[in-house]
Amino acid sequence: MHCIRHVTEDLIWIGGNDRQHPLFESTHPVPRGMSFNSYLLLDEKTVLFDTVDRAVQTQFFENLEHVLGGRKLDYVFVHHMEPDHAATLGDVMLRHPEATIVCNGKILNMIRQFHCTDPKEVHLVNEGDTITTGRHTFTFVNAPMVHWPEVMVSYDSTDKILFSADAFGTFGALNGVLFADEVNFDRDWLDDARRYYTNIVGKYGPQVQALLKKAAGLDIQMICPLHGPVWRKDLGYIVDKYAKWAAYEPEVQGVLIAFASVYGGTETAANILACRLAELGIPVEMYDVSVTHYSYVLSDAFKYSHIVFASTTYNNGIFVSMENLLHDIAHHALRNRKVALIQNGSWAPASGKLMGEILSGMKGMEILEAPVTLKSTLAPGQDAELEALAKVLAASVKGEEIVEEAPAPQDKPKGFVCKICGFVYESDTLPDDFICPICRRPASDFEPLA
Ligand SMILES: Cc1cc2nc3c(=O)[nH]c(=O)nc-3n(C[C@H](O)[C@H](O)[C@H](O)COP(=O)(O)O)c2cc1C
Repeated sequence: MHCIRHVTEDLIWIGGNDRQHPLFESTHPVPRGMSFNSYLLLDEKTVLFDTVDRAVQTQFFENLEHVLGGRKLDYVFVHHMEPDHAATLGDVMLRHPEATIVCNGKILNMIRQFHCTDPKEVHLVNEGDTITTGRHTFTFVNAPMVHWPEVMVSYDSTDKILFSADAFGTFGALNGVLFADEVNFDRDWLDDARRYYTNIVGKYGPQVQALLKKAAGLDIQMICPLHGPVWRKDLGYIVDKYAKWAAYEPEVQGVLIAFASVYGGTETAANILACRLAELGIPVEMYDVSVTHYSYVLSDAFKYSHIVFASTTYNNGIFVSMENLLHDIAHHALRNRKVALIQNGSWAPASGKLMGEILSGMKGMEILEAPVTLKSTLAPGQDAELEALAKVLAASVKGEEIVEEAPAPQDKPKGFVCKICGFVYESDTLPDDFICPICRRPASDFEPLA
């Protein structure tokens, strides 16, 4: 049985939702499921916009054949060859050999690689080329590395729709919803949209900015992505988020604390730091990185302006879950964050230095302070170091100058030191006949303490 929704009168969503696979791309947990969007246009010519993942192929083909209603499939616009969109393209070509595949040269190469066949009919398009299907005219725009090199998007200048491939996508099954304005996106979807962007496309900020620049020249009234809801209202909201994410600009001035701890010593320090920050009015998010999947922590590393990494030392290295996280953050090219470190070790704490080395290979990562070092647990009085770190972080979050408290004036030590052996005679005066009890030198070999 078909399960479809109309995007417009002649454009129909014919994708599917998967809630069975716990991981997207064998990596990212998707507890809210995943949608694989495909659209069919019924113009004078029929146009299929991408296909779907194998997970939802049965539903997709029922939808496709139902909406075609016996009509010939004229065109398949292939925007992106990743198998979550193109796995069923081979089957579409077998069922509809009459369809012309519309794509660029890089996409054609990948069709050959993935499907070991050449489409019967291909129409290659370059940047700016157009195709008219009757009432609608489409323009093709290349979007390399958003998120693979072959990606292109298409723009329907008739209904002002951008078919945006992976851009503006999100994790999460649609649950009957089609449009972002049918849900409370900011409350219920934004976190997954950010996690999708940062983990899937986050590395390619400059390329996303290039696409946003091209898109800015178009009158876009609707965005049809390949995952997640369609945008037909308040497009500025999601475009602004993308502009921020692509520029690696934080959304929240606050502190993300990511810690790895075996016995709890590092965790206690992280908790104390969080308390001091909260008391100073600073927004704090906190994760045990051994428990929370790194995709969530990476996402919040993009969200927050300041990050504290706290890790136990493990075999002269960084604890494994923290090391993985830091490499993942580095691979996603996050930049321009202010960072502080807490290291722990029972005999030779080394995780601080090593975490710093990974961070130093990243652009614009500023380490605010020398690492706070714990030897197994916080030593008595060491909570003062965490309080001081909280003050430094809070001042930085608020953009304030740290005012160093002037050290309390100390009484000058009174006494005389032997220039020969260093013996100190504590008194306001030194008797003329004084003899050093250590080296037996006279008072003339003494000088006042500095
Ligand atoms: C397998 C293993 C390897 C460790 N390797 C080191 C090490 O190389 N250097 C060190 O100083 N401590 C090492 N430690 C000790 C921990 O770093 C230390 O006990 C630390 O205080 C644990 O912090 P936590 O309470 O936050 O887990 C190791 C601990 C374990 C379990």
